[in-house]
Amino acid sequence: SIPLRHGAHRIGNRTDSDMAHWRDYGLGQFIHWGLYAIPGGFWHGQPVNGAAEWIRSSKKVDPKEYDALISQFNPVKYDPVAWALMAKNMGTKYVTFTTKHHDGFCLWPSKYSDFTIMQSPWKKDIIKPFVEAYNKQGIDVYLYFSIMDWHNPDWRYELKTKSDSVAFDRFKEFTKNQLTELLTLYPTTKGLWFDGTWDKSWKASGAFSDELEQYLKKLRPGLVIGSRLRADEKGNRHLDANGRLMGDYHQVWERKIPETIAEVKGYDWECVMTVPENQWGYNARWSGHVKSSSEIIEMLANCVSKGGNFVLNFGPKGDGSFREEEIRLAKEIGNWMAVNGEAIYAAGQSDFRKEDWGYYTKSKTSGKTYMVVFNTPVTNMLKVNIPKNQKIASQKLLGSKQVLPLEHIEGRMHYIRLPGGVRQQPAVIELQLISDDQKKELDVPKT
Ligand SMILES: Cc1ccc([C@@H]2N[C@@H](C)[C@@H](O)[C@H]2O)cc1
Repeated sequence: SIPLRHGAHRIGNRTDSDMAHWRDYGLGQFIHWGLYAIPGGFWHGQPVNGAAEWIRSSKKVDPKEYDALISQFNPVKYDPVAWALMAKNMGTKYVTFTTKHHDGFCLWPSKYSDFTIMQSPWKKDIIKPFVEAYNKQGIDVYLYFSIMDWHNPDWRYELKTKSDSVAFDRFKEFTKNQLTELLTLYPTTKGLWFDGTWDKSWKASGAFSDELEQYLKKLRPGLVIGSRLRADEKGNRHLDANGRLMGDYHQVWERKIPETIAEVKGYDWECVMTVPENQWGYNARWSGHVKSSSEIIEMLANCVSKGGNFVLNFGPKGDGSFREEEIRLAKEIGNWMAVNGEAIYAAGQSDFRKEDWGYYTKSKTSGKTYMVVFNTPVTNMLKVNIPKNQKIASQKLLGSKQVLPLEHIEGRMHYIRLPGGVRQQPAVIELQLISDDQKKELDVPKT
């Protein structure tokens, strides 16, 4: 392998309890909120193409005019307690919240910037009450931080000249200072979610990104940081020059889910997903396909069946309220999680072969296997191929506990019959398995 000073420092996944806790989340919430929520994808009354949180970079927008939005940021409907309750009722176990997006606007009172919540009419820290409210609901908080900062004059896309490097050195110091602030002001933060690290300037800063990660983990032992922060000294990201993951989990699954378990490559991973096709910040016009709760639950089950977490994004409006579609989705998902959560929480890949009707998950606590059924066959007969030397001791519908008929076909092939009727949301069947020899024991009449 290639000798690397700033490549991966660990081979294989983390084995500590903080990471085990991260693996068990199942369902998370992402929140994108900032100045971009005020225009909500429109500028001078016209819709602007692209993601709403990227509107400052549109040719139609004068960056100075965008930055002046700070004088309008006064979210009178911001209610972090209500936000946390909505997340709790949805079944959320962790939340990732934008402290600073690419536009550089800081939702916390940063001493290192003049473009923060303190220079807005709101004049109060947004993050602190948010962290407190979510933690109170038992939801862990992760902080999103964009390295790329369009507002900071020392930001560089590329280091072409000596003066670029001098400016970018100042920028790196500024970045380290802001991250220190975040971990100091909000000590219960469980992890940092980095973005805006794809440009050449950052790819040329592999050593710094490595030292920064080590510094942050020293400041907060156990901190969870994905593979989007680092570059190695050759400019590789996510995987170093030896093909080893840099970071605690694979952070490439943005608006996409691995097709096969092979694509997971054995890494820890999460998928972050938008409700509309590609809007993270509030957009007044959700054009294109908007996902239903069933679609979202299918994505959630899909991710868990492949050993990952699923994180759904919400984009509150400029005034701090949520749009109706998001409120309804949170409720519908929460209703399903209330009945079927054991198939999602502390669950992961099962040892069953995937079938067309949906996804298998396996609980790490109950040891039970779950069938999350999306595509009910016209026959209502679900094919189940039982792994070697295992037998199904019981098969029940979650919620109703109704025992379902099990029919042996041949060899390891069985059918489980789902009760008929139209379902609005996926059904979950709980399988209690026992090993063959255990079964023989059970079959032997007690002497
Ligand atoms: C090309 C591209 C760059 C940045 C993004 C950001 N990452 C997401 C998590 C959002 O923050 C989006 O603005 C999305 C696409």
